[in-house]
Amino acid sequence: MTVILAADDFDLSEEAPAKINLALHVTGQRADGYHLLDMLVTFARHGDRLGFRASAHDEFSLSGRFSPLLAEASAGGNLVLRARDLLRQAAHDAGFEAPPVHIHLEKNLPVASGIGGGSADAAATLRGLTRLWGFPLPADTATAIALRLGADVPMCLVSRPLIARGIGEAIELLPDFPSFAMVLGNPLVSVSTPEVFRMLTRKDNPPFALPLQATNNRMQWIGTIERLRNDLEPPARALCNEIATLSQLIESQGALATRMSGSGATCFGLFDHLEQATAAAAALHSLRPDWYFQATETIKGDA
Ligand SMILES: C[C@](O)(CO)[C@H](O)COP(=O)(O)OP(=O)(O)OC[C@H]1O[C@@H](n2ccc(N)nc2=O)[C@H](O)[C@@H]1O
Ligand SMILES: Nc1ncnc2c1ncn2[C@@H]1O[C@H](COP(=O)(O)OP(=O)(O)OP(=O)(O)O)[C@@H](O)[C@H]1O
Repeated sequence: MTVILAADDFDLSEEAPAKINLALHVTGQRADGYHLLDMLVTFARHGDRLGFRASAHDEFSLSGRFSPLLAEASAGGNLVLRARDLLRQAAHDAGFEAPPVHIHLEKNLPVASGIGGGSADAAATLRGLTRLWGFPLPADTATAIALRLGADVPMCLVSRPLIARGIGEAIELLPDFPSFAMVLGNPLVSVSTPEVFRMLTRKDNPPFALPLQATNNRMQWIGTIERLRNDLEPPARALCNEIATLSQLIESQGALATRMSGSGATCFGLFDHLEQATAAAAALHSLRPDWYFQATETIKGDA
């Protein structure tokens, strides 16, 4: 009999919340080709979950709706294992033990979907293993390891509302930022991040007009979000026809604001209350049962 594991079966568990780019302005490009971005980011209560326990040898197991896809998609190595290996090396370099571990990943988020699932998993691995190994990871080493894993990993380490600049490493927390009810939608077509960046025709768009307001008022923030953009949305729409339909469908459910996250194809709709978001997700699911819809709430700045 095959036993299906879940993160809760483990001694220690970590959430890997979905990252939502409420706005993303491409403001320039570095000499190494990476793009300079201004990002307004929050995190959903919905996400992947990871479990950790000491083991006689290193093990990795998967469960969850999107685990079959991940097994074939991450031929370059799962980000969870790359995070484990980099952290172990840093622990050894600092004279700490980093014994074998069994890591379990509950993959609830669609893969290559603009909500940073792999980055969230990598960040949760760094948080979980520092706890399991009792390794006091210095903040600058954590950021350096995170950036080696991906531009989104430093912000996923924080997993709180924030503004990120540079390629994602310059982080400013937003302690007043409110929670939003949200619907996430994805047409289950994966969109390649490098390809979306390559399709950009303009790389010197206006940055955020700062300061963004320090308020906990939801409607004021929605006004601000609507004045901002996701500069990756036009190239992603050109690569993936479904994004336009998805965005219209979410909007038609009465969302207060609708936009694509990251490099797509996931789009989000903001709602007043979780009940409205839940009803919208159910209606969307009956319209497109073959797509992914999830109602959730986002994490507050001072949570
Ligand atoms: C689009 C965002 O998701 C917004 O949060 C991120 O900027 C992308 O973060 P990520 O998925 O962690 O990206 P990485 O794995 O570091 O980069 C994937 C590829 O995207 C392109 N890339 C990524 C980030 C960035 N600021 N400029 C880029 O041009 C590069 O071609 C890079 O090789
Ligand atoms: N644990 C993981 N979860 C998801 N993808 C992973 C993981 N490990 C490796 N990958 C690889 O990373 C790629 C990007 O996956 P991810 O789901 O993080 O993309 P994304 O949501 O578009 O991220 P971003 O918003 O940061 O651009 C996938 O195509 C997959 O091959």
